[in-house]
Amino acid sequence: MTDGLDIDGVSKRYGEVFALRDMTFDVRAGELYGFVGSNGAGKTTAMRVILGVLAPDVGEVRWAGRPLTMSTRRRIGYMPEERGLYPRMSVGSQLTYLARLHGMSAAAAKASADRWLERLGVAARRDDEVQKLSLGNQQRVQLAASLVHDPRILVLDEPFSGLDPVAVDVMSEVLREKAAEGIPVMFSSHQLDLVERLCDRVGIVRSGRMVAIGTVDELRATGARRILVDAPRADTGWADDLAGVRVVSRDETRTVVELDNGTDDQTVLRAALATGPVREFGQRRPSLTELFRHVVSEDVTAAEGSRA
Ligand SMILES: Nc1ncnc2c1ncn2[C@@H]1O[C@H](COP(=O)(O)OP(=O)(O)OP(=O)(O)O)[C@@H](O)[C@H]1O
Repeated sequence: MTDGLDIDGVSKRYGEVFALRDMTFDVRAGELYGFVGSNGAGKTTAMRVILGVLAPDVGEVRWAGRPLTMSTRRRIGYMPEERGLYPRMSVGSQLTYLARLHGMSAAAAKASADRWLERLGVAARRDDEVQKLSLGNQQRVQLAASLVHDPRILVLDEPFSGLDPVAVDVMSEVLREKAAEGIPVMFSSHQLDLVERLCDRVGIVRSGRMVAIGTVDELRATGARRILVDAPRADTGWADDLAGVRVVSRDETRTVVELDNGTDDQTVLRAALATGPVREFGQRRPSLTELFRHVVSEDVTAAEGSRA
């Protein structure tokens, strides 16, 4: 049994709104898992259930095969979306305090706080009040706060929002390192290019349900078949009347078409060749962003939660 995290059939309702509906997924030990979805899809709610600050109506969260308890929940490093630092406390005291709360000795807490401040590039701000730091630096401290007690699980709610590119790199490296130590690491983000680059697997949430799970490659392979054709002599509308073919985009000479199931791509190639030379003809797989748009727009009525 590995030390993975299982979210099993979790539902949570706020009055009329189903924030989570029978949500099931797992974050494996050593895996970097991207949790994506529209605003109001249920990501924060799911993370709060994992952390145990919110009880599910139905369902269970397990770690290493066993239901999470108060004591195992203390092994989670959590970065809340609303952030949670004490603005008037100094950066160093804050981290030491949090580590002590999680049961570390005074010396170990101080050493760990120093180590993380150094690692995250904010050691020079150790004695400053948190509120005097820029938002990006506060976020680095917030990440330090989720790591200072040496957690065995990491659950981070939008850790990358508002960070400059250097901070994004530091944050990415730390998350990769933690996953490489065998920890399940999940984070939510709207920055899909980052998710695409970083994550081993991705889960897409829509209206409280997990609607797609897989590696980025697996998810991209599930999208509709698209072909890019570069036919420099073709008229603008050359592909408009082909059966089973929809033009998705075109620039000067390049056209991207989407094929219905059962449409032979050679039909498109023949039509392109009939216009003159073809410089490029090949499959174009959707980016995670395109895929996401497709998946979340399948049910446009459910942009936020879903009603009973
Ligand atoms: N305390 C609450 N009381 C009532 N409804 C809530 C509460 N918290 C969340 N909701 C509703 O539950 C649904 C899920 O919200 P949640 O914050 O989990 O979404 P999210 O995916 O984290 O969104 P975002 O990307 O905007 O942060 C939404 O419809 C939201 O309005």
